[in-house]
Amino acid sequence: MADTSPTPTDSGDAVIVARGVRKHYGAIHAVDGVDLDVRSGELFGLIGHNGAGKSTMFKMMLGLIPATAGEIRIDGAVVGGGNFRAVRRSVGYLPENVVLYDNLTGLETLQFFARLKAAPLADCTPALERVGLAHAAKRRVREYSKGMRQRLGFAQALLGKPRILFLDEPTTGLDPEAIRGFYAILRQLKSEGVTMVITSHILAEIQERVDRLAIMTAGKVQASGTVQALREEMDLPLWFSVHVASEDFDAVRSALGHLPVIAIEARDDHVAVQCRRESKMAVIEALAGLDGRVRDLTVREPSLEDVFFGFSD
Ligand SMILES: Nc1ncnc2c1ncn2[C@@H]1O[C@H](COP(=O)(O)OP(=O)(O)OP(=O)(O)O)[C@@H](O)[C@H]1O
Repeated sequence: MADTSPTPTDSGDAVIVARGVRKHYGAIHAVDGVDLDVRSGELFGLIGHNGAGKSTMFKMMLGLIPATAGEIRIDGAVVGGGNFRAVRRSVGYLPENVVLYDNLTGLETLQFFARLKAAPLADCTPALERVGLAHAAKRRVREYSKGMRQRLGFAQALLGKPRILFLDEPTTGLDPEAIRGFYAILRQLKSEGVTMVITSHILAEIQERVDRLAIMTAGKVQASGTVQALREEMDLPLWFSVHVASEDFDAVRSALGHLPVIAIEARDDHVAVQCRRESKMAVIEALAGLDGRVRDLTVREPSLEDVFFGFSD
């Protein structure tokens, strides 16, 4: 495997380590033998279809539900074990659906959560500021938009200044600008050394942003690593768009004729060439030999969505 992930016996500097984790609800194997390593300070993505087991995995990592089998360690402490209570204080969680009380203001909401978590009340205003809700601190949650509610949920996860954050579909309901702002906050947190695990169904959104990720299907991790490592492991073909004048289309075909390309298709203003990664540089060299007739060249790598369907289908 081209992955740089540690093997299941080499947890290295991982702060979250799962080994052989299962959660069975009768005949339903929600999580079915998961090994996972999340390294200190990384932004780690957990992706999968609905019902793949991501939220169940989160709940077990947080100690909210017990595993049927296997072991999870956070910062060295076994989840559910004697030392875990202290570690749990350094863990923040944004659940998929945060329960908010419409009659409370944003600030009162955070104060309520701070008391529940025994986090300092002094954290509330900075958390609201961090998520861009300081201006709405005194407005009742019933007046909040969907995006504002989502940000308030994120703010509660930041109470107590967690060193580890679990974010379950945190960008649901956010508009593109808010999504950008949200990831800017994650980058800041990352620069402060916070380790984050995030789930999302919007693969295009996370593919450029996570350090590594795991693909879950039917309770199992099918693959894990960087997006690039997964691309290489899947060995999906890539596409070139070769922009040339239409009278030069045949010149492109003959320049590539000796190479094992998968497809060459003439489109409106370019020639689309599909090839395996191992032929990529040979294609570029052959095109460079066309005496400047190539006006522009773009390469489309397989997207995370292509990789995801490759592993999960
Ligand atoms: N308390 C429960 N009792 C019985 N089955 C459950 C329970 N919780 C989860 N499941 C089942 O476990 C499987 C995994 O669910 P889970 O919520 O972990 O998936 P998910 O990957 O988070 O999905 P989504 O992307 O839709 O949030 C599903 O088949 C679900 O129906």
